[in-house]
Amino acid sequence: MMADFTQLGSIMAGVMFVLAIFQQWLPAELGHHIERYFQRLASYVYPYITIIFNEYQVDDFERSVAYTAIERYLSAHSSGGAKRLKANVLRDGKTVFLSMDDYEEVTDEFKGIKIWWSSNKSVPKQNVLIASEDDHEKRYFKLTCHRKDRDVITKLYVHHVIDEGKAIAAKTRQRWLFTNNKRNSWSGIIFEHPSTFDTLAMDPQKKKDILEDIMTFRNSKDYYTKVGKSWKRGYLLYGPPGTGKSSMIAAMANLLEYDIYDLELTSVQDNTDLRKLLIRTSNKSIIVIEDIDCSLDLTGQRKQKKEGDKKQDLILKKEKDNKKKGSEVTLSGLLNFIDGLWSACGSERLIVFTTNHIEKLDPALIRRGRMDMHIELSYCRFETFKVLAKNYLDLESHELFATIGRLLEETNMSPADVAENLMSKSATRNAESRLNNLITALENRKKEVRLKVEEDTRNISEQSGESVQESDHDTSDAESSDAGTSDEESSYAESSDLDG
Ligand SMILES: Nc1ncnc2c1ncn2[C@@H]1O[C@H](COP(=O)(O)OP(=O)(O)OP(=O)(O)O)[C@@H](O)[C@H]1O
Ligand SMILES: [Mg+2]
Repeated sequence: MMADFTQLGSIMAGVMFVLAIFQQWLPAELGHHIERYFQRLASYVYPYITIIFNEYQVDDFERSVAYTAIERYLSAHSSGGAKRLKANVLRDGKTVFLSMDDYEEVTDEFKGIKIWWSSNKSVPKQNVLIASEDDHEKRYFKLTCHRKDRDVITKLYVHHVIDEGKAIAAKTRQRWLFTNNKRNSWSGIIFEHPSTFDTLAMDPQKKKDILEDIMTFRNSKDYYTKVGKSWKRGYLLYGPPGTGKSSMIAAMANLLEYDIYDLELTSVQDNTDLRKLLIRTSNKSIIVIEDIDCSLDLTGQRKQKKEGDKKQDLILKKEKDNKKKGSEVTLSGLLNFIDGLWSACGSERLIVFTTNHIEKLDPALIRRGRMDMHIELSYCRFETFKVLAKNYLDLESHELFATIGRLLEETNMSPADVAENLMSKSATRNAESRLNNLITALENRKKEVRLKVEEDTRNISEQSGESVQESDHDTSDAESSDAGTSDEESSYAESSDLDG
């Protein structure tokens, strides 16, 4: 069948070719008339239709999405039938997929209908003196099917091929972790962080809320269009060191299959460069600024501007000086980056800030709409510990859990430290000895904190000349509360879990 079809197709193509030559000598009107007549005649004899999918659309620099999807689909479904294959190596340099070579033909079947696919290219004319922009090799896929199946093919099959091809491409797609370099562009490596929402230890309800928020965002394209907002969402992750902020960003990227752009603000020269970097990010990505409080002196610039002319002048002068140096991004530049007009140039994007000190940030930077959800990652409590115990020890319960639960309520230890204590340096140590290891570490931490409080209290009372009686009273108070007694720890001890 394929042979008949090809022969017939070749004859028709030959006749069309001859006709094209003769048309040059005929008056245009007559030439078109003959061509129309011939095509009508051909449609009676030749019962097939063809659809062409070009690799590049006219005036388009990017490869056509449909062409790429068809390539992936055919490589997965039909390229076994092709005799000559092309090996395509993906950007990671490791993954290889095979697609049919030029002028190869394969068949496919859909709802009992046979479809012929061929891979072709149009070669530029050899004997032209002045080559035009269009004179280069143009590849295209040609789909051929019987005329009677036209509706099924155009309405169902083509969509089926493109959707499936995209799904195959998404499965094999490598994700990238980019960071900005001194040349003001992004350099990337393949992102292979193992963190997922399953391995992330935190309060289960809080985790559920975050997951719901992310999934709602992902599925809300139409909603964002309807309300006239660009399709992006901001998350502020805050909490002490080692509580899982970076791990959560990795988990988000793995869940959504997005690339990460880790923006090092201190290497960005000025607001213009910041904008350029933004424009060069792709859709389906997470733009991250870690430790936003340390990245720039962004604190209070806006607030100060409103206070009196003198101060405003000083600030303007400072900004001017900074501009001269060409090395400063300002708060307003960053705000524009997040939600100015340019920020709408892409879609399906998360912007994530992390900080250890939320109180240091300018409220304008983290207001809702910019940072839509504020997520606190805090010290390890029992619920968090249970996830770590499951991940690290494969344990869901143990008689030592109760002691650990009590100690975790009394002492602030980050999940990173708890995890470290659960990981044995010697492979022979069993789960129980690792739990005991953690208990010892927690008790030591508790003792250290108590000693530190006693020392601090002694120092304060010595300095202020307070009575020994008062000092004793303070110490006993501190002992009874026990947890979170250093400055940094106490600022996190009471704050609410999830604001967003
Ligand atoms: N909530 C958590 N769940 C699981 N593992 C965690 C968690 N928090 C910390 N860890 C472990 O500790 C390591 C350090 O955590 P991570 O880098 O995510 O902390 P961070 O909050 O970003 O700290 P920093 O503020 O110092 O950047 C991780 O590689 C992970 O193994
Ligand atoms: Mg971090």
